[in-house]
Amino acid sequence: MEILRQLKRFYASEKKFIVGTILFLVLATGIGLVQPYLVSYLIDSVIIPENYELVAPVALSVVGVVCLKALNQFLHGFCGGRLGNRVATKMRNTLYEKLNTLSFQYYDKAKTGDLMSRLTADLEAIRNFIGFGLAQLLNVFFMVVLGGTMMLVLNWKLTLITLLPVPLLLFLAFRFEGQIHPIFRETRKAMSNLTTAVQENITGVRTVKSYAQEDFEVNKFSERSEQFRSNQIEASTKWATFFPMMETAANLCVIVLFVVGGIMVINGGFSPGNFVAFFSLIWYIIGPMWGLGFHINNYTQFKASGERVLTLLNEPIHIKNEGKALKLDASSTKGDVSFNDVTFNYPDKKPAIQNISINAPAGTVIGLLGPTGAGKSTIIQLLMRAYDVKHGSITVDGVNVKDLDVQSLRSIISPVFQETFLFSATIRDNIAYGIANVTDEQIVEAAKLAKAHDFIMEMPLGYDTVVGERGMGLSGGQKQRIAIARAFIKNPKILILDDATSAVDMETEHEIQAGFKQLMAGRTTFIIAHRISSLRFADEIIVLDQGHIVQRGTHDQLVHQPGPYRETYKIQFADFPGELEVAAGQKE
Ligand SMILES: Nc1ncnc2c1ncn2[C@@H]1O[C@H](COP(=O)(O)OP(=O)(O)OP(=O)(O)O)[C@@H](O)[C@H]1O
Repeated sequence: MEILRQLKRFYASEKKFIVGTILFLVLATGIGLVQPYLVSYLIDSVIIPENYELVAPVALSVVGVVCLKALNQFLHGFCGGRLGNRVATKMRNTLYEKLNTLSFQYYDKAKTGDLMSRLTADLEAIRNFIGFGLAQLLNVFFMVVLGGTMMLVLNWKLTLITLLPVPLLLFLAFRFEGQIHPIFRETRKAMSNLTTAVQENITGVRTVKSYAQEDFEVNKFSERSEQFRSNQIEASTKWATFFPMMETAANLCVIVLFVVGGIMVINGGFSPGNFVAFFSLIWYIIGPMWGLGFHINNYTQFKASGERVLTLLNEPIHIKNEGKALKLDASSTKGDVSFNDVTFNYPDKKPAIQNISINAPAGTVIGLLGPTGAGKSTIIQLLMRAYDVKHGSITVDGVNVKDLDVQSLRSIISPVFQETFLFSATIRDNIAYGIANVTDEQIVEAAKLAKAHDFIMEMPLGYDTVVGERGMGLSGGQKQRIAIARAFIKNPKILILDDATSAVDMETEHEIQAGFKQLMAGRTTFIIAHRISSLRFADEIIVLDQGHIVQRGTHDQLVHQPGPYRETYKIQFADFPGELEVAAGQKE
């Protein structure tokens, strides 16, 4: 019930449907209890005394009772359906919102398949229980109390004797729930492992195929499928073991009633009509207990799913606005960026960058160079506040990024990453992503600057071409050019080019860089590149190694100093002196 309490905010506003679904079910049950009385009356007051003229009115009463019961059952279903769906929709939207507010740190470890199964299978279990299971569980108590009272009124001694096996039934039902809950929890986990395998396989299908790992993937899936199967089998074995035991315990009540009640009727201490009514009423008690297994199953699934959904909902948000966060006004922001003695490490890892100080006045270009893993991307991630620094500070226009409204900070930054993500949408929508009221002219202009216009126009549908998931159907270089056009459209104060031209050939890189010059004008720019030609014109080039700044200065200064920059320069240009000239030409 703790889970139910924690989920209260999702159903608290649905009081009328909660009351409706419970009330109509209870009414249906209550009306159903009239039936045994009518049967008892039919036998004792109509059939035995041969008052056949009463048959029609009694039969009509039965029809009335049945119709009324059906109406209440319909209303119970109506309210339950509304309730379950409204709660599930609210939860689905809240979960999705939560997924969007969770920080980069969460996604470093998150599994897509697992998250998908929380938003689908788990929500379904919650919808079922809140919509119907809860009302049915409460109805069990109602049936037992009302049915029991009626039996006690008819014959309290017979009632007590008949219900002797009930504690055994209850014991079995609770034992069943205790044993099946962990199995359901494991089943849910196994299900999410399965979805993760499918999702990863589809996302990484090119890698799988290029490495001819289809068999390996199929085996991996089979193992997970096997785990799911064995969890399901374990659950059905428990089910198969406990249900006959519960059925036997329930039938013990019937046997006791037949023996003791039968003797009482023979001895004249109990009327045949009351005996038949008693027989119907006993099912009002043992029936729900019998069904208790099903309801418990429903509840247990809900509990396991609720736990998983709540874990996600309670996940801490690492990056959020603190106190009165300052909203940056894009029009008045200059774009001065400063890193002041920044040290940062990812959770449970050694520092990725140490004692980094960078001063980038508005409009300057900072180049970041260094071997893989040196910490270049980390510097950029920290500027975007993907993570918070552990030591030192980062400021934009003199304000610590921690004091800035996260969304407004990110709205003035435009990153172009090494890997471009394109949505399953038209090229037009991909370029205009996140920006309202963009004209077609602006989109074309941005695409031209990013050298994307020509290849877009070669496609049959031009800007209306829908690119597949993750931009399939486009080459790496084409995707990158769309991402660059996206950055142009955003008109940022701070531009980040994280290996942005890595996927295009040198000639296109030179062409794009001409566009970059226009894009960079008046914006603070951080360029991460492995090619010196991409950042040689920067106002300051920072050379990193293992998280430390090992060299800094302009290209002309660095190229004349012994050190990693000159070594890289020599390697990259020794064989292609012509390239150097072309690159140098970009500066003018
Ligand atoms: N999300 C992350 N979680 C944990 N560790 C990370 C994460 N991202 C980077 N690292 C680690 O931090 C260090 C710096 O990585 P970073 O990506 O900043 O290097 P880089 O210079 O940009 O490399 P590359 O040129 O290959 O992109 C590396 O040791 C890397 O393993």
